[in-house]
Amino acid sequence: MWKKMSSGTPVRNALPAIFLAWRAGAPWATSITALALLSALIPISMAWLTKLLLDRLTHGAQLSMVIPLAGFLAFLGLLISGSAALRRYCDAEHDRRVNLYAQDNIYRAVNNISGLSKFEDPKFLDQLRLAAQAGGNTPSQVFQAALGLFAGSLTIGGFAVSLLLISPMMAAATIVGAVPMLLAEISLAKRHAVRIWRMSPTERREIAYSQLISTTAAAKEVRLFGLGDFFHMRMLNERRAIDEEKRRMDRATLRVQFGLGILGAVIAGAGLVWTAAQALNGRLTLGDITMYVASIAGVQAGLSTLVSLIASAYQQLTLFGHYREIVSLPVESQADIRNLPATLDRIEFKDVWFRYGPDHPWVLRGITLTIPFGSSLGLVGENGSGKSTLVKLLCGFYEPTEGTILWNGVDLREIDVKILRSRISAVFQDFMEYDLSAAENIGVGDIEKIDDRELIEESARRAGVHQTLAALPKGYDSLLTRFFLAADDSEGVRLSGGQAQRVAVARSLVREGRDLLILDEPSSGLDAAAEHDIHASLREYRKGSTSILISHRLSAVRDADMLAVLADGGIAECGTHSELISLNGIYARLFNLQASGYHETVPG
Ligand SMILES: Nc1ncnc2c1ncn2[C@@H]1O[C@H](COP(=O)(O)OP(=O)(O)OP(=O)(O)O)[C@@H](O)[C@H]1O
Repeated sequence: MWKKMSSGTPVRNALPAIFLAWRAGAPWATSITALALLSALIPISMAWLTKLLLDRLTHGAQLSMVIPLAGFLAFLGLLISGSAALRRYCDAEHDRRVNLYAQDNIYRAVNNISGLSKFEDPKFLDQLRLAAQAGGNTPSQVFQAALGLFAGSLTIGGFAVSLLLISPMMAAATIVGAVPMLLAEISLAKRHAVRIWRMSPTERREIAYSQLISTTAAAKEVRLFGLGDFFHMRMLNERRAIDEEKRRMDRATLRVQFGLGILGAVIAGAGLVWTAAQALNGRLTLGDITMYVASIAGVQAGLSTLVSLIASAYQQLTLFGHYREIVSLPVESQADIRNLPATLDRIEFKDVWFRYGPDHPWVLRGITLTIPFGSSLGLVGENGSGKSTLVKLLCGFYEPTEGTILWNGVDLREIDVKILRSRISAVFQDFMEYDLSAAENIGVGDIEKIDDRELIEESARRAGVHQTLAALPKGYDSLLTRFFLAADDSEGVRLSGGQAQRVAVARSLVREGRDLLILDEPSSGLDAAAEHDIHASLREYRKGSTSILISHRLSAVRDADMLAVLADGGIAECGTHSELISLNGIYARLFNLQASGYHETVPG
């Protein structure tokens, strides 16, 4: 199931990654390139200077011929340590810029996803997590690897030529010895990338369990039901599974690298024996021997760095495919907006069938319904009968699987979702409580009016929450969160469930003058008096606009111009309250059931 990783081979991902690294911070990338070049050339220069120095010393050279060489060597030593420190600084700054650039691209792309189904797809969520990781790390790592490759090739090339001058056979053996090293490291890197993808669901489960243990949302139930140890154990089990997989990988890496180390030592050792024999025969000088030792160490170290650079870049590039897929997600709605008239005339459902996925059961089965402009529709039905699904289709969060929804005769699929949503206001059943101030919590209903305090307070008044908010320690500026502190270190406040629901209603009321108002259980958390007040207020507000009201409390929807009862995925009954009571069907039964709860015979 988790085998498929992402499109784009590592090699094809290399150029886009380097391009990203360059675009995100060109001046820093240039400085890093210059420093890499410098650090590539210094070691080989130092090796040659050391050989010259030793040869001069062994041939009894005068001090004046030795001092400049020694001075230059000291200067190069200084340069090497200075450039290393500067390189670390530049690398860190470049990393930050690449990270910011990549995160910006990822979350811009995520914001462009107009529907909800992607956020309910576990594979997409894994991909998003890995994309955020890879997008932040890969470009700078691949860029560094490319530089390392370039600089390393220069160093290796220089040492290899030196080695070639001393012994062509040893030069060939050292370089050929690096081939199995490269192949083995790339195979390890491939396995590592596959492991990261395969473990992603486990890692997300571990995060989910740890959040259940440590976040306020679950804290009450976890404590009351004594679930702490249960989730703790599950979290540890996931972590153990991840660790076991990592351990397997580390063992494989150890085996491969141990073998490669032996191969390198054999080649270097054989070379050393050979040079020592040559030196005894007088064919090589002491300088030649140090040059040989420096060259073989330089070539081997350079090759092994190069190989691990290639291998880790290969692994990163495999994961970088996720980043590329996310940032190149097509913008979902490109529809022509000319077809959408300024005023809403009617909304029609024509034989609408819907299921959440090919493997899911049908939720809506052939809904046909017309909502004329200015009317109110009450949706009624048992839990899971599809009421919320119907309004989610209307908001363009999902497309009907079959059939059409028409706004003034125009198929919703042809309307730009941004335009469509700008004509709708809604209170959802699972409304949000934002970690923002009270005023912002209401103002985000219409982001352009977030600073319009008069409108915000008026909406709060209509939703019956003005007095509550005004009485908070900092009034409307109080933070509605216990998740973090305000800028002045003061703590936020937490509203009750009903108060928070009223804030959500106020948020929808800030969106004045929209064509369609959707109220999905807007008063489920309110006390009876508050529910009565809020419905009176909403009725007033709804006048003149089209509205859809979902509620299990039939007293709240009975005044709607039309009531539709959903059952078995279809509309079982449709009509006004009195028509449906006369029909004596599902609605009448539910209504009488609720009404009987309020009739009590007082003994007497
Ligand atoms: N995101 C989703 N993915 C898969 N199935 C879903 C999703 N949301 C809802 N469903 C399923 O669709 C069906 C209808 O759900 P919906 O929320 O529309 O019902 P509802 O009438 O609003 O219920 P309630 O009165 O409980 O709010 C349910 O069987 C539910 O399991």
